[in-house]
Amino acid sequence: MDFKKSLSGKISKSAQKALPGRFYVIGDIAVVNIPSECQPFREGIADAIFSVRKDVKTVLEKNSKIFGERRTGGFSFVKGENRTTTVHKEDGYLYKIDLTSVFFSPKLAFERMRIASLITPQERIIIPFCGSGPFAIPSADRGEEIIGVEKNPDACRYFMENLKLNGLREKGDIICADALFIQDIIKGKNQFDRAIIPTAYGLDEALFKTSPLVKKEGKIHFYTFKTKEEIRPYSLYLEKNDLKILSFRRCGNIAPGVFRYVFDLQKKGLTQKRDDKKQRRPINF
Ligand SMILES: C[S@@+](CC[C@H](N)C(=O)[O-])C[C@H]1O[C@@H](n2cnc3c(N)ncnc32)[C@H](O)[C@@H]1O
Repeated sequence: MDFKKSLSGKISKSAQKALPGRFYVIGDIAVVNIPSECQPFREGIADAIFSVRKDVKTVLEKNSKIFGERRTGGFSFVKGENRTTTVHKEDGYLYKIDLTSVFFSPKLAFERMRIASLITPQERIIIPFCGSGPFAIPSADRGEEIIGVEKNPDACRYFMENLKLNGLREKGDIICADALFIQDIIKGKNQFDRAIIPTAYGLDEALFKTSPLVKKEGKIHFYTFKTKEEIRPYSLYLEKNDLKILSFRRCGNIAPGVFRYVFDLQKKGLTQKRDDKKQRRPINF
């Protein structure tokens, strides 16, 4: 049953109108936006959520958009068990996270499964901006080895805990550092078969810091935030800089007119460069 409908007659008409129709759930924590008109009815709203989602133990109000380097939001407790830590299950994998100190978005679940499905058993994979590990854990399960790079020490701690929680400790490791200095930290070029780069907002330079670590003809999945108009010139820029675009797709809305895109790229090898001179492949935008 719709949680909003179940509040009908229990909260004022203006509150009913202002309340968003949706909340999201991470593990057993539900997160809901509660506009000012709805504040007097916080507990009732939580009860409505509990009544439609029996697995939810805690209701938190989201009271700020995600901000800062860690990309976490502000939350306040509404009802249930007073905690912000939970264990989330996605595609059979478990993720322990504290919502207040580590970024986590269930909206990227499809992308994580899509990328994992491309990984073959002998691959070594580098994952800058890895957070608590939602791209890394399925990759570690399918590939040979993964290395994460993450600046937030809390996320690094959860990353290690999540490797253990999923029985993958021996297949992965994390370097707690600034991903923009990745070449100072990981010595040796052309060593990874694949890079997954869920770039933090505004840090697109991470692509060209990471790409030298990937083998020629290796794959790179690069997440970036762009307007629709920026995509064509950016695609041409990538192609001019030794990266072949295999595909790209929109995978989220961030702000009005700004979207999350993922580019599936291949680092050009000598054969590709020769082919390129003969015949340039048109890109369909
Ligand atoms: C958009 S989140 C993605 C996290 C994770 N990949 C996921 O999907 O849940 C970006 C992550 O990059 C981290 N971060 C931000 N700036 C960084 C930097 N300069 N070097 C390394 N990590 C950084 C943040 O702490 C955050 O965990």
